[in-house]
Amino acid sequence: MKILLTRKQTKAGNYISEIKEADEYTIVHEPIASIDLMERASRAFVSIFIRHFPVSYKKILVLCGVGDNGGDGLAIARMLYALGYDLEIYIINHSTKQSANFKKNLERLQNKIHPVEISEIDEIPDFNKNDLIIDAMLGAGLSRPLEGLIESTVEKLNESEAEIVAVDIPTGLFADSLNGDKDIILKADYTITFQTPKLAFVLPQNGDFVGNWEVVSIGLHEEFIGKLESRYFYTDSQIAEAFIKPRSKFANKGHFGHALMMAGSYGMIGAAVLSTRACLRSGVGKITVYAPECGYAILQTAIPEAMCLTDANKAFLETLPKLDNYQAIGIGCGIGTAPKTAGLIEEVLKQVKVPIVIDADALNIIASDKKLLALLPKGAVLTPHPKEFQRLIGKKWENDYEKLALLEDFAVSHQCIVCLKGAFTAVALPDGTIHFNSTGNAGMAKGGSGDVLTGMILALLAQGYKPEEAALLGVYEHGLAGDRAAQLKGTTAMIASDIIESIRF
Ligand SMILES: NC(=O)C1=CN([C@@H]2O[C@H](COP(=O)(O)OP(=O)(O)OC[C@H]3O[C@@H](n4cnc5c(N)ncnc54)[C@H](OP(=O)(O)O)[C@@H]3O)[C@@H](O)[C@H]2O)[C@@H](O)CC1
Ligand SMILES: Nc1ncnc2c1ncn2[C@@H]1O[C@H](COP(=O)(O)OP(=O)(O)O)[C@@H](O)[C@H]1O
Ligand SMILES: [K+]
Repeated sequence: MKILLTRKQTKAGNYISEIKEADEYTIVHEPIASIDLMERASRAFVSIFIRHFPVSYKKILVLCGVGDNGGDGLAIARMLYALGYDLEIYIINHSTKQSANFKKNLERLQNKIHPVEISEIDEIPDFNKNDLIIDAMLGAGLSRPLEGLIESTVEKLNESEAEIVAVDIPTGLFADSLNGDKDIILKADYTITFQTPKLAFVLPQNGDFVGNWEVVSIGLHEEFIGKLESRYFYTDSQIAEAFIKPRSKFANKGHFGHALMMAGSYGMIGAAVLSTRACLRSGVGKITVYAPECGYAILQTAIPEAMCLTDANKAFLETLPKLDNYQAIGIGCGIGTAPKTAGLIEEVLKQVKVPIVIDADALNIIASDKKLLALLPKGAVLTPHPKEFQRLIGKKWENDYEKLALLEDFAVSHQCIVCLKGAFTAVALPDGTIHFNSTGNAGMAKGGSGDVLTGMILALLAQGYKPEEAALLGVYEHGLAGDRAAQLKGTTAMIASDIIESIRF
């Protein structure tokens, strides 16, 4: 799914809102009146809301601004009232310019509910933990940091223990550009957003404001959205599953490639076990794991399905094996950073002729020597976590928007694929697009989860998936397996081996 922007710079240097454009195009070409589109959006919000919050749950306070986000709030309040919800409406008079749709929805209340108008700071009500707040103050139209009445309302909400559900975007959060350090932004527990995820929602720095979020379709014109030139995407099930190649009835193991996994060192043979097992669970025909000698008995016992080749060195990898017989290579999990291992990495980068996935200490070794960076093969898949990526680029970022710019820059200038891991792992492609992953959970924030990902991507590369596809699909399926593992074990208890056991293609 595309991530539409509220603030996109055109080639001429002006700013446009893709969301507004899609909105206006839909109004003209469906055609549908603007007020009816708002009605549809509000109904879509309500359909999700009632699944989470039953009628008798809590007293609801609907806080409305006077733009279209406020118009949504009024329509949502009318719909919930008709369903029997106990609610009050507050209108925060932050501006004298009420939008046309806001006015129309005010009329549609027909004196059934009487909104309370808030025009002064001392009129802001007290909020407490038994209140459920629907935040319809400001959404995509935020044009500057909060100030005055609306800022005070948000401050008071943030200090309260009230539960908060935001309509479209939490008030005060810019949808796709940087907020200032001192900006006051509403801390929502839940956000139901229209049509497309917002870029701000997938960035760690905004996690406290957006809470859990969900996208609801409001039927904006798909053909128009399809034509928009986007830089940011969200890998959902539809996109990921389209990559999966079915296995032919008459297939034999030769059709699915022979992978080489170079992994492990003394004390870190577990990383080799995890990555190799994950590779096997992801459809590879054959795998050979290349490990230092200390790993031999462990690997042969733990993974009878894998072949094992050992380096003469007992404790770490030192000598390059023959690379000729493999369709793809994985390198890095648990290999350590011994100087002799660094020599091996250099040789791999010079000699490799097949797709490669590079992880962990292999990335740290590359980061420590700029001449290795220059040897990165085009189309290589790199899987750094944020610290490893910082080492690769040799600098820290000030904020997540700068991080995205650096990520894009790295993938374009090295013509490689970078999977920057974390919640909503960002996969940057050589064409400069960034694809955020939709699966995964905090139970995966544990040692070994990354090794599983490397094994999965290696399996896909060996089977002939293009590096872009292997990265996007591997990251998606890894997160999905993590979600299944969390269902079985819970996020606290689950471990990397559970992710492997939950891989299901
Ligand atoms: N296509 C879609 O997705 C659809 C979107 N829909 C809905 O429309 C919403 C967008 O509505 P919108 O454009 O009217 O903007 P909105 O968020 O109400 O804010 C505008 C108001 O805020 C004001 N204002 C701005 N900054 C401020 C500040 N710092 N402090 C104080 N005031 C500030 C600004 O005032 P001004 O700048 O003129 O002074 C103006 O009055 C969107 O989020 C969704 O809910 C659906 O109904 C239908 C389909
Ligand atoms: N909060 C989270 N939500 C979703 N996925 C996560 C979260 N934290 C970590 N992960 C995933 O778990 C994996 C952790 O990888 P990594 O940091 O390399 O761990 P390790 O090196 O210990 O194996 C990554 O794929 C990452 O995307
Ligand atoms: K809002």
